[in-house]
Amino acid sequence: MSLDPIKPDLIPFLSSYLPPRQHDTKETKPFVTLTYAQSIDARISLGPGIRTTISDVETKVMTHYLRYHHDAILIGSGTVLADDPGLNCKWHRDTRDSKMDENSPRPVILDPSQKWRFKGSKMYDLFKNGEGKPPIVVVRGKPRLEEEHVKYLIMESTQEKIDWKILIERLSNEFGIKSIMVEGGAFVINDLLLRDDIVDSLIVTIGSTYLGENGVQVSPKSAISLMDVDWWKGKKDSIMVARLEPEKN
Ligand SMILES: NC(=O)c1ccc[n+]([C@@H]2O[C@H](COP(=O)([O-])OP(=O)(O)OC[C@H]3O[C@@H](n4cnc5c(N)ncnc54)[C@H](O)[C@@H]3O)[C@@H](O)[C@H]2O)c1
Ligand SMILES: Nc1nc(=O)c(N)c(NC[C@H](O)[C@H](O)[C@H](O)COP(=O)(O)O)[nH]1
Repeated sequence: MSLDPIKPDLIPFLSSYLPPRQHDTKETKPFVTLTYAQSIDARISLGPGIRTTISDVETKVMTHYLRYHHDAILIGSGTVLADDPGLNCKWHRDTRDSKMDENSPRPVILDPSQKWRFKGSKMYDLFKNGEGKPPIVVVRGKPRLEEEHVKYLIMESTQEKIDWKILIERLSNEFGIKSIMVEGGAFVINDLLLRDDIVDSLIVTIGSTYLGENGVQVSPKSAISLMDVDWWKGKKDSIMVARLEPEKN
């Protein structure tokens, strides 16, 4: 698939929601962007395990533009198993800057019980063709199988859920990752919508479609408020950018 050019007005619209250039910040915590595409009825796919296209061509190119601006792209095991995503970046500024592997973020796959295999995946084919980077797989305990080219980040935890704070700190300290784009799926998004201490910006595509009650829903456990909200209107989709309002104690 080749990408359409990005709509020129999307560039200024997104600019203050992107990670700052590294020399412009003293911040040590990696910048985290939470981004996904949903239907009008807040579904991100037709059902568990069903890869569903929501974004139109105009907003699909935005995803690649966002990937270009982040060091890493993080997804959960539900998404990697359902979608077999490539997670590379097809967008570039000009012909001097068109090496897809260099432009692509490092995939980070949350797969605590190691259900996914890199070999045989779309990500693997892209890496082999010089069009993407190999992944970091986050596992709980020593990996049962160590695949070639994969880096394993072992989170020894007695808790069911991996601690986001520790995870992003380790991605920064051990892999030099200073910006992370989180692309889903629902479990990860619903969890992170409650974490104003982790998420720096929220970028949501709203597609002009209803996916119905069997769809995988995005809805955090409790109500949250957004601030610094702005909207972009395209032909078929709209995009909302925002920040999570800090929780009042
Ligand atoms: N429209 C979109 O933007 C979009 C984006 C991504 C995925 N999707 C869709 O979402 C669906 C998958 O969503 P989902 O909720 O099933 O899966 P998910 O991708 O959120 O993965 C959930 C799994 O990730 C792991 N995980 C996540 N957070 C963890 C934590 N803190 N600690 C430990 N493990 C953790 C666990 O194994 C968990 O079962 C698919 O249908 C996919 O097509 C849509
Ligand atoms: N922005 C966006 N619009 C969509 O309509 C959709 N289905 C996703 N879903 C995100 C999920 O992570 C997908 O698996 C990857 O977007 C696929 O990535 P590739 O194109 O294979 O690189 N994201």
